[in-house]
Amino acid sequence: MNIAVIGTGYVGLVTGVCLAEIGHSVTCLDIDEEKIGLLNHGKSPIFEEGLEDLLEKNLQRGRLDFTTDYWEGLAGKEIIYLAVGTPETADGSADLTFIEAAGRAIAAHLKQNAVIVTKSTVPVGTNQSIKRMIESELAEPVQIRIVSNPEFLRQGTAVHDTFHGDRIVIGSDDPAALALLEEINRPFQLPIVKTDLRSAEMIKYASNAFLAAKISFINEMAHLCAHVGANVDNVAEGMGMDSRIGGKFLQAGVGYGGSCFPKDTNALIAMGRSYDYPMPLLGSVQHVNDKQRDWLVEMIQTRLGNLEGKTIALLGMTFKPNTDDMRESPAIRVAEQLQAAGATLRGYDPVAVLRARQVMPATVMLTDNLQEAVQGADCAVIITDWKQVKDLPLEEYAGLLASPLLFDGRNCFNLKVAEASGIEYHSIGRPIVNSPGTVSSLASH
Ligand SMILES: NC(=O)C1=CN([C@@H]2O[C@H](COP(=O)(O)OP(=O)(O)OC[C@H]3O[C@@H](n4cnc5c(N)ncnc54)[C@H](O)[C@@H]3O)[C@@H](O)[C@H]2O)C=CC1
Ligand SMILES: O=C(O)[C@H]1O[C@H](OP(=O)(O)OP(=O)(O)OC[C@H]2O[C@@H](n3ccc(=O)[nH]c3=O)[C@H](O)[C@@H]2O)[C@H](O)[C@@H](O)[C@@H]1O
Repeated sequence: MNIAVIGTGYVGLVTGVCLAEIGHSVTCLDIDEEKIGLLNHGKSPIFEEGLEDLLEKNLQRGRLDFTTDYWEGLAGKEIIYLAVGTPETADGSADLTFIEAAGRAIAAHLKQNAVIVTKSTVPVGTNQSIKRMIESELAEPVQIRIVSNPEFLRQGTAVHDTFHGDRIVIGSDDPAALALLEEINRPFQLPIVKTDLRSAEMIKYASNAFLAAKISFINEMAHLCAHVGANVDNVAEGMGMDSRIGGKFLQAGVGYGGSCFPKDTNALIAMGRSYDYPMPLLGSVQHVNDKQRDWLVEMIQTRLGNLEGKTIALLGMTFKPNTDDMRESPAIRVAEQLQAAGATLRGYDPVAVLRARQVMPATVMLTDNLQEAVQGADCAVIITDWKQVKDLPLEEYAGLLASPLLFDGRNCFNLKVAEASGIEYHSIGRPIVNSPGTVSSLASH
């Protein structure tokens, strides 16, 4: 089928490339000329495993092309995916400026009947209002149908998730449009949930909010574990074996970040507010998450005291491994707080040094060399569970640091391994290992 994808960010680009891979003819359109320039040369502007290979392959097959021109992008396209950003406004609600601008551009350039498929995460009711807006501004008398097709991919595993996701959700109040979307997606061979427009919009927000709640739940348990001497990882494992609970998204740590959980929980709360329902559960989920960053900083301050004159290595800048995305990364707040307390900071990240430079405090020295960041520092603090960070033996950390002290915001290391290495090891919701002046016994952990 002939498909246009508007927006070539994390979602639009992956969608366009994967739709080409399953056999469709796809034009991706973006207003960012630099991105389109790179893409036309087979270069991905984002770090996403497997994406560049599929991009090059489908460019060569002639199934995929990129443009900044709406006339060219929409010519002959019967299906138009919308994948522009829906960031947060000052009051927490979703900013629909980009969606509206893309909708207006579609109305002005469309010459044939088309099905609009919204991939962007949008508040309930948005698809209906976008359809009305486009219809009221159409330059030609053509017919518009609309489908909500929310995206569930995770950054870092986006291509894998597209081909191996748990489900594809398509929502529309138009049976013909639903049938068409089912046909487009059939080659993915994934379960397809067909529903109405509003329920599809809601499924996306409810899913992200539930995952965020799972993370905050285990982080709240981690606090209590730290007080009572339990190990939150053991607790999560024991809980997760109950199939009603499930073991995924129970990894305690410095809290969730990224472009979606923070903004989507806010947008859901804003939606609730507009109906006079304050969504108290979600407010608590956010509160617990904010406190995780503070908790890590407090741990460091409690152990080191005055941070003036101390050098701290922050390991991992991105909000999770295998992405170069810095949006809402816990590293930003941790760095700001440590710096305000007087510490000198070095930041390590294997892929995101350039992006981190744009958002981290200016005085943080940034490097993609792990050893260089750790060498001679008074302690190291793991923010992102990059493979490189997990693979460096604790003995090496101990040897590189001025004093062998490691704070782990992602619980990357086994406690017995930490004990054997001799490093003083603080993690989230687990007993401190090799703490000075205490005899460590990890037999039960
Ligand atoms: N990043 C992720 O992992 C996921 C994101 N989502 C949702 O998907 C949507 C897109 O997110 P991302 O891909 O992360 O955003 P992004 O910010 O990476 O990309 C958005 C792209 O849209 C382009 N754009 C903006 N206005 C445009 C216009 N009028 N015409 C053409 N292009 C335009 C921008 O230049 C940019 O390249 C959001 O609603 C987000 O909540 C959903 C699931 C996963
Ligand atoms: O709507 C979106 O944008 C996407 O948001 C998340 O995907 P993503 O933000 O890419 O990454 P996740 O793997 O979900 O991680 C989000 C954050 O939670 C943290 N996390 C995750 C899992 C966990 O157990 N503990 C934990 O702290 C991660 O470190 C990261 O900071 C969802 O997992 C996707 O399904 C969804 O499509």
